[in-house]
Amino acid sequence: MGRMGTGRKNFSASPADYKLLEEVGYGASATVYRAIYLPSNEVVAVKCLDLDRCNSNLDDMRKEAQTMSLIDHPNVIRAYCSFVVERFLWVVMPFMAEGSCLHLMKIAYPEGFEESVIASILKEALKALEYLHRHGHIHRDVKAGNILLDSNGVVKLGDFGVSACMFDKGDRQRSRNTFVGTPCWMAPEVLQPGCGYDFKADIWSFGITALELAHGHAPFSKYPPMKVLLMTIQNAPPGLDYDRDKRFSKSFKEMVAMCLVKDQTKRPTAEKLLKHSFFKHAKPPEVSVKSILADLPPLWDRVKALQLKDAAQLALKKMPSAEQEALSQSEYKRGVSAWNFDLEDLKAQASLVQDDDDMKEEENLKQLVEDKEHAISKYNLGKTTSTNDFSCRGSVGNVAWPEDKAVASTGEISEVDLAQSSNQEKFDRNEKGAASYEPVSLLKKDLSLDQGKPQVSKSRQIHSGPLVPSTVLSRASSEIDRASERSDGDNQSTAEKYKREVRKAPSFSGPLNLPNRASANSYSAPIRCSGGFRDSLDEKTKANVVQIRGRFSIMSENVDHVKDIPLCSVSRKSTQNSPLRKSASVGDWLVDSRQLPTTQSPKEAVSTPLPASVLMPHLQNLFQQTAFQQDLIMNLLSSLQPNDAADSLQTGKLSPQAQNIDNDVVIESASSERERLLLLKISELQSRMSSLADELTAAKLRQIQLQQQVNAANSMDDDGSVRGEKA
Ligand SMILES: Nc1ncnc2c1ncn2[C@@H]1O[C@H](COP(=O)(O)OP(=O)(O)OP(=O)(O)O)[C@@H](O)[C@H]1O
Repeated sequence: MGRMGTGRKNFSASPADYKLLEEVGYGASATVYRAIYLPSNEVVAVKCLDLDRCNSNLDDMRKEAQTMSLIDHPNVIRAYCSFVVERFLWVVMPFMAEGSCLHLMKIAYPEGFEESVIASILKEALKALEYLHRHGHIHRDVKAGNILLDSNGVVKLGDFGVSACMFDKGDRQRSRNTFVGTPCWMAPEVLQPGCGYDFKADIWSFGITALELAHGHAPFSKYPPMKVLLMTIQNAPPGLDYDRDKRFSKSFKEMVAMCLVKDQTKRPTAEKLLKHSFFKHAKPPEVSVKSILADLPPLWDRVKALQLKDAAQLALKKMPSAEQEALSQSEYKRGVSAWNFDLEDLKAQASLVQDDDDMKEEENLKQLVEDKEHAISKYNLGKTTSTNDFSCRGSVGNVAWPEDKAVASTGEISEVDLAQSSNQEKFDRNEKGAASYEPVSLLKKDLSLDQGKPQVSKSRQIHSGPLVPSTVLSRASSEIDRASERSDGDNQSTAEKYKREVRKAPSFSGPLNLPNRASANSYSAPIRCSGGFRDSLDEKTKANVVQIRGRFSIMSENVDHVKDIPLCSVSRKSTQNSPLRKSASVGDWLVDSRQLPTTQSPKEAVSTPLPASVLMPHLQNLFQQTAFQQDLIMNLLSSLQPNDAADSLQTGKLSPQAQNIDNDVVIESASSERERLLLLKISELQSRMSSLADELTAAKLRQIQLQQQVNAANSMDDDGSVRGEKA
């Protein structure tokens, strides 16, 4: 190990010569940093592999490092050099400013790329495979996460000779007894014990990667690892669907189908595949790939946003189980890279796997998590990274490390830490890939934010710099994210609208500005299914359900307090119609004054004659009240499902008036006590309304009588004056 690539760029094997900057990626066993090679001020990527998490020994790694030094192809990432720093292996390589295709999809193309882009990316990756196969290498980890993009559109296959060699000597010896991981990209022969596998395994993975780029996720990715494994072995190979994937060409579908043949001998070689018509017309990546990179924030901001997404996910999932999950995800990823599977173990575990139906509930939860994630992404990606974002790196000497490693194990920040932090530099971004620096002091309060995290001892920090192990929490969040990568793409149907919007918006912030599903459909939130919805509501919610139409409920706090219904919520239309007219919907329980015999007069009607000017406002008031109450009743009636009222009738709880309700309101059965009470209230109101109508009638009669009296008095006056005149 040490210097490699003689005759090309020279990089030293001294960690002091590298200044680690932002984290730009993370994998099963490694964290990748953007870094500056100080002697030449060149931007590079440094992958810090945690040797404790690898299954290989140093000898194996040394051999692989030599192999890596021989790699020389424009589409394969080669290591400039590698060296061990404590329990980490640092691998220095070219910095690919746009990161992996997986990250890009997660951030801006959750539904996958356009076919022309896919063709360009895949063609470059296939050239890399052809080169590797020609030189006797199997990549063994072909996937979107390992296809790296540069800002000028250059595509390179990464991770060759690093993680693969670290984890697997190629003999597929079993090194673990338990299957962990999701083998989405793995060829059936790799998953089956006793079958040999060769470079054709890469062709299968290549086909799966094609599907991944087309849909935004690998096939079967929503299933648990054990299930994926069995499905890969037992099911028909996945592919592009001729109906569902109409947007893709026949030639693309054919190419994928050629790769995903279970019989490895029938798969084409990379060389042959390159001649397929799908690749013949592929545009140069500098043209097509570059177009999808426009308007995106720098890679480190994207990674940060994804990490925040992880954090939100963790917070939602409650820590204890989340930590467990993170660890198990960590394990599965090791499994993925290791390609070590024991089918018997898998089958045993697969028997514990939930079936599709069981997973629906899980998917509902995932959807909720996604909704939150979108909101968080929207927030985080819509703004530029603050100074604090970059102040999270302390440094000792020339070696920098993340801030959370710079806090003493006691959780307190020592003077030394602060002194060290004064050397810290704030990263000032001019443009992607170009950097300038200015000193910035690290505030104590900033550091204190990390005090809750597991810490490492200071002595270790000084010696190991960035090589201190990631905290469980940070690793967990990264790894949970990887799990969510799979689930992200799975909710295609529910996220359809969101994804379409993402497509429409070339800008990075576009897709993230969309309202999340929960907020857009908040009424439907509590609804699980139309049948059992009501029962699923808590008592308080039930009490507020006014109307249930199909899958939607209309909630109102006001229904409980009829008198509190705001006037504006009541249609005033019927006020214009006389409430005393016969109403189609309330039957004939409202009395039209015109139908009343004018001879009928309440006792008090004539006892205290009042002037019309006094009586009229009172009468108008009564009219209004009645109209309002009528509207109210109509609202309540229309809010009842027909069967509710019928039930009330059957149970005899409706007043006689209510039983006269017009047949338009078909009544069947009330399903809850709450609704019965409501019906009772209605009947009370109806009674009240009836008596008000009586009062009104009486008042009208009285008015008429008064009018008659006034007329009589007037005529008497007239007679008197006439008589007077005559006299
Ligand atoms: N040279 C690079 N430039 C920019 N980003 C990189 C570079 N190498 C890797 N990355 C980013 O870091 C991520 C993790 O890197 P890598 O896949 O090599 O780690 P790993 O631990 O081997 O992961 P796994 O084993 O799960 O594939 C990549 O998906 C990519 O986003």
